[in-house]
Amino acid sequence: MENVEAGLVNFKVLAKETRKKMQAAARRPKRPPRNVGASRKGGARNQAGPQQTGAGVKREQRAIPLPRFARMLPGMMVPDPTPSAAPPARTAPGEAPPHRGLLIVMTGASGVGKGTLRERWLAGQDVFYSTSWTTREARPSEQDGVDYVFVTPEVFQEKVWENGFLEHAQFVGNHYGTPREPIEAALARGQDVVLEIEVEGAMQVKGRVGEDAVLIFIMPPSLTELRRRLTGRATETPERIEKRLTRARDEIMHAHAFRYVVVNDDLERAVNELRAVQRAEHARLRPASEWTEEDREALRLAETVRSTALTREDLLRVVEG
Ligand SMILES: Nc1nc2c(ncn2[C@@H]2O[C@H](COP(=O)(O)OP(=O)(O)O)[C@@H](O)[C@H]2O)c(=O)[nH]1
Ligand SMILES: Nc1ncnc2c1ncn2[C@@H]1O[C@H](COP(=O)(O)OP(=O)(O)O)[C@@H](O)[C@H]1O
Repeated sequence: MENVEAGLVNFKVLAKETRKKMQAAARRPKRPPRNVGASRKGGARNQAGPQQTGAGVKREQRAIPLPRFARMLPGMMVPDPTPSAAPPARTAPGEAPPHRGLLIVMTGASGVGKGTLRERWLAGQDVFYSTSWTTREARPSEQDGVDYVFVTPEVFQEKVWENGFLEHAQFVGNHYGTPREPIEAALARGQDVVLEIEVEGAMQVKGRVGEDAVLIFIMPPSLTELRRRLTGRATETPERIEKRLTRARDEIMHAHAFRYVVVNDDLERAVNELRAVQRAEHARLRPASEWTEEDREALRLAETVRSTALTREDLLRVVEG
């Protein structure tokens, strides 16, 4: 219990420090524009590079300004929209514009199974999966520009100065960030966008986008099981696993900050719940008179995984289990 309380305080300090850094960055004079990727191997390719969708389809992204989304991000420095750079239209001239896609944020502790769930959930769907930037070393199985855009701390910082991230956070010694522009382009095309990010970054998205973002926390059955998964995945040293577990305690105690909590004990059940949440959130954007029986079923299932269904005691059982 004491550990949990101490963890909560640490997390708040962490979040406060990031907020301060962001405010300081916002006050700092803007740097002259530069080709930020030029200083690293493959950087230029990655910035305009392919983005992976859930269906495994690669799609070229165009860098465009963010007129509408920008208005949803109070307090952020956003470049002026240029009328000439409209997002690519999916509709013919004269047709009604497509609905904006949903911004879905999947968060939760490292090793809880976010990547595993996301692959199954999004398989075959035309969804835009946001490829993050990170300063961490690539693992042997990872591909630059696909799993992450791997950059140096200097290149990452340049992107922060340019206000190029929707959110960014430090996680166990490395920086991670969601590039802003490809997301706005995908939403404007009417595609759902999925972010798979840690809790502090998810809170930043919530703070900026509010109710327009669908926030889903993935919960491990217990910390013991989380340790087993991290150890079984064999991507981290024992020391780094311990750091991730310490962070996981804090993250789990923040689960109520998110609209939904999906427990990843049984993969199939968890994937069904994620599909239900996505369907239910789409249904909510339409009048009830248009809902199908499948929509109603999804709405019922989604209701059962609302974070409000969990008590603080439930969370304590997970971190102490
Ligand atoms: N805030 C934020 N977190 C991210 C981003 N990309 C990945 N993460 C999270 O950073 C944490 C560490 O990621 P990683 O080193 O790849 O470890 P893994 O997720 O355990 O494989 C995970 O919780 C990721 O979900 C991002 O763009 N922003
Ligand atoms: N429901 C589950 N039951 C058992 N193992 C799981 C489950 N979900 C994921 N895993 C395993 O846990 C490990 C971590 O999963 P991963 O998707 O890499 O997590 P994250 O992306 O959250 O860091 C992987 O080895 C994965 O196969």
